[in-house]
Amino acid sequence: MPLQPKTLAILGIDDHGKVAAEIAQRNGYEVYFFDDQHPQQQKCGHWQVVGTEQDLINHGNKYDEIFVALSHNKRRDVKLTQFKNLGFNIATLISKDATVSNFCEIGVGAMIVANACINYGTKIGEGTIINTGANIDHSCTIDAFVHVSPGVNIAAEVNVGNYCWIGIGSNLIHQINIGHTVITGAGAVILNDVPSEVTVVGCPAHIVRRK
Ligand SMILES: CC(=O)SCCNC(=O)CCNC(=O)[C@H](O)C(C)(C)COP(=O)(O)OP(=O)(O)OC[C@H]1O[C@@H](n2cnc3c(N)ncnc32)[C@H](O)[C@@H]1OP(=O)(O)O
Repeated sequence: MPLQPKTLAILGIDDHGKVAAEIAQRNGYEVYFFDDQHPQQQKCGHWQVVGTEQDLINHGNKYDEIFVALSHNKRRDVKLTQFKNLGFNIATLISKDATVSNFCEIGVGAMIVANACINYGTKIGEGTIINTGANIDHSCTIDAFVHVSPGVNIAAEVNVGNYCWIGIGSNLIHQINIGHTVITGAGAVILNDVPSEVTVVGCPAHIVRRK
């Protein structure tokens, strides 16, 4: 008898949700969306929107797994934590086209997008997004609810704190520490440690905003 596909409920119908849905579908899930734009919104890309967030809270246990596809780092934390506390099984989505060392730890609810490469001994935290073509070399720790944007390069033994947004094409040299809730601008070249709750831009990166 053919195996039944696993069902996945995704919260959030923005484009990030569509990327998550495609990874999930290629990994064999049958995907259903939930969002407060339902019932006005019935479709999200190629998939059906079948209910609101409250519907998901009420019926989430009917799905094999749940994925929170909210691109805002702190909102993603709030919802993922709520769903875990409700006892739902949280999916971790890894693209078939990503290269992930067998000796990495990938946290629950994380999403690793196509052509990302994560090397030996690196830890990726809960709910963290490693976006298209980002390279994270060996022995790094990327904490929870971080977004590593497309095309980022992170060298070896780098630590990135919770809630950071590493902007598109940023480059981080080896053995540096990035605090929590840091934003790095597009193309930033980060040569030194960065304190928490700042925005850095440029080459070499410098602080342009605090908090
Ligand atoms: C799949 C996806 O699409 S994922 C999303 C990918 N997108 C990104 O990665 C976006 C990254 N965002 C940026 O680079 C933005 O410019 C941000 C977040 C740094 C802007 O941060 P803000 O705090 O709003 O800074 P603001 O725009 O006020 O700029 C402050 C200064 O930094 C400069 N600046 C802003 N961004 C950059 C940058 N990437 N590189 C160099 N300088 C920059 C500005 O010109 C300004 O300089 P000035 O004070 O001399 O005029």
